Amino acid sequence: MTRRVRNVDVDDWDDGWGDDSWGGGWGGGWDEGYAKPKPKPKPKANVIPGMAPAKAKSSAKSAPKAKPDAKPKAEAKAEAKAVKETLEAEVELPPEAPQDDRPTISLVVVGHVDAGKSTLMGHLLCLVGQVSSKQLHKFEKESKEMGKASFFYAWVLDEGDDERSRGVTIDVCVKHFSTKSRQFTILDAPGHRDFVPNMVRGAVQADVAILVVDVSHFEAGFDRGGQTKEHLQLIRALGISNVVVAVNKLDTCNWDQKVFEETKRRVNDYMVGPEVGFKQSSVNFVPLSGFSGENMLERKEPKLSWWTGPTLVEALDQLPPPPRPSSTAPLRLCVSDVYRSGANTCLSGKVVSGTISVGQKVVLQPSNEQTVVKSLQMRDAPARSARAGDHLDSVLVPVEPQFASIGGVISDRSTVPVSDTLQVQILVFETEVPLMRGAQLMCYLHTETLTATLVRLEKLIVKGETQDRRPKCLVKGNNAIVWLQLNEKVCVEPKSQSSAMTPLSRFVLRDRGRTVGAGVVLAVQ
Ligand SMILES: Nc1nc2c(ncn2[C@@H]2O[C@H](COP(=O)(O)OP(=O)(O)OP(=O)(O)O)[C@@H](O)[C@H]2O)c(=O)[nH]1
Repeated sequence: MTRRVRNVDVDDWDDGWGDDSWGGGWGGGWDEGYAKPKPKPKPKANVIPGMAPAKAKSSAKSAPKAKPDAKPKAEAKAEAKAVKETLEAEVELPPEAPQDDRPTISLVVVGHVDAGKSTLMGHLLCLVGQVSSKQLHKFEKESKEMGKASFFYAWVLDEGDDERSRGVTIDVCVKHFSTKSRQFTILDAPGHRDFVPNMVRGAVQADVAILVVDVSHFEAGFDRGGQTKEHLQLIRALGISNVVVAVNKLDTCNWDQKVFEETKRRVNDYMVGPEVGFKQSSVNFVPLSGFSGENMLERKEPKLSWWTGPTLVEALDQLPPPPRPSSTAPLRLCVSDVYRSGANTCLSGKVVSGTISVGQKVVLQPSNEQTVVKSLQMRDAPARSARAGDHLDSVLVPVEPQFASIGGVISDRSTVPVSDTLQVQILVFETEVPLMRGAQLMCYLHTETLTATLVRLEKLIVKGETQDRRPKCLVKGNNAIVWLQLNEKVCVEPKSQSSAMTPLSRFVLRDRGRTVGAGVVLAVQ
């Protein structure tokens, strides 16, 4: 990990955050690689763009007598004024938006490859008015020209050239829509086994999942080799407890109720069974066709008259609001994307706790770069602030992109630990070989992809009781406390330190393309 040292005026940062702002907590303070506080005075006109201009000015005023190389007073004053004006102009405060108190829910869409995830979500966005008929017509025409006519709804979400020509989702696509009493962010995840890491990146940002099951190829997706079970294990391990199961492509079996019931029985048995353990009350099934749109917003098909339950939109609208940390909790925005925007950097991701506002001083971790939020974009519109649960399309900050990273965190004065040595509790899934000390695995920790070495097997946990004897190896079903050494330092929040379970404490381990375990971080070194 690259850490940059930057010459920053600490006094400006202390302003408004109190004296102890940087001292406490994990990795907080002016830690390694970061400039130590220097005595006054030293405000440089061009440090920390976006800093409160009044302070910069007063610091400049309180500077001691001119050093030999100092600028003449008038010139320094003019420079400070110019900086103040630039900074004021830089923070983009949009007009106050009407308050929307509908709970926000991030929804990951998972399921075996070609189950119809993108088609279902693309069609849903059309039905709720998020896609214009002009746009849809364009997709229809272009997909036909490419010989992929049946994918035109999927094109609403599959925006990459590769995705469109291959007819598969590769990366997670983020879109928004609202129902009567909920606001949703959709994370459309890929189903192909080669892209499971991308699916995990979508799932870690989600509160709830839609599992899409294709009745026309049920066995291929459900039994060994299919992704349905693996996706269910993953979302459960990543902390998702509510699932809407879309039993899809019912048009291909003439809306046969028996097919629906049998599919429901098989999937439900697995979901509430010992391997994944969802609560029965948190699993809902909806029969539908993502392509024809039947039972998504409305039920029109006479052959589906046997169904008296909700439509997909009704089922989504009835989802319980996810629990959120208190509004006074520290800011944690998990970064899922980073890109340059002129002289600034744009980050996107989900606020998992606290609030973020335009003009707020924040820290980009793990680089520990301090900056100011210039603008926010949420649900395709400028925003003044965002709270826990909101997914931000863009947080614009006036720093170079190398200070930000996917898998990083935007924090406030109370930062998260940054570590490469983790004590974790893992549950072992399927493994070809027992996991022993020295095993090298892929580790997916929120949006980070890392390699992890199993450096110490500490204890087995049997029926909730920690055993004294240290295990020699771990096999399927074992629940154990172990130490992982990562290939680089990452932002991580041990379970004990966060008021709620955040994505910063959950991880998944994979080996040779298979998920071998998942767990939660207990402590860091
Ligand atoms: N008959 C029928 N076909 C459908 C339905 N939903 C999707 N399909 C077709 O299934 C194929 C795959 O659809 P996609 O939406 O790309 O599937 P996906 O699950 O998003 O695929 P990946 O993201 O690549 O895993 C396309 O040809 C769709 O037209 C449906 O309800 N009925």
